[in-house]
Amino acid sequence: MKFAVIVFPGSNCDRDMYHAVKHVLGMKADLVWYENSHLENYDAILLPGGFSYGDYLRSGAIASASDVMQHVKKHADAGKPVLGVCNGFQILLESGLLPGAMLPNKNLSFMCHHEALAVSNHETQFTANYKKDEIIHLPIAHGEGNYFADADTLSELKRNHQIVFTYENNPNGSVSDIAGIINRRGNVLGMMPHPERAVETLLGSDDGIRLFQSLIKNWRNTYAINA
Ligand SMILES: NC(=O)CC[C@H](N)C(=O)O
Repeated sequence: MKFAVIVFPGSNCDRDMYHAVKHVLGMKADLVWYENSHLENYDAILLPGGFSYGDYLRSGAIASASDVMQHVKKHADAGKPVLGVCNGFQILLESGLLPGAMLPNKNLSFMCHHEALAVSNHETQFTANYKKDEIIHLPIAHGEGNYFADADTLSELKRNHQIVFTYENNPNGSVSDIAGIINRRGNVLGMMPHPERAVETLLGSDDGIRLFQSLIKNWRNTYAINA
């Protein structure tokens, strides 16, 4: 299984993501500069965190208009997995690959600490290795993590079990304590907390590693190969 970590000008969690999949999980992975649109040979696309284009206009807005996102959409339309973390989630929202929008944190400050999260849906290809409603701990690091969706979108997300992670102690004002959502089809996940920064106990938590392991296991089961 081969991962592409897309790098935009201003990405700053790309190397953490690469380290997690390449060195901790032992998978094939490349850092892919946003101007390179050849994504056909990758099985999964990872949109890392950071400040793409300096968060100008709105975080993720300018990156969402780049050509590479058309190729990410093609990849998603083919049913292949896409994971957006933090700024990656913001880009997925701005691209329309996931519903809703991100607002500034309710205290208008950048926050950087560990948060307790509940795995609200453990029946996705990203969360199958977690237990139902398991509480896990992942770091957050964002200024615009206050997820908003209108009432109709919210009830649709709830009805379709698309809310995958919720905060135990909502730090940023997100509606319904939402920390991560998945698309209807179940192959595009966006989340504000950073699983790639919680893959070794030395980092304070290794709760993030099972997200990547879930994805790899699902891919191997689907394609019945050990690569
Ligand atoms: N770690 C990140 O991805 C930062 C996210 C983002 N640009 C913000 O501060 O809201």
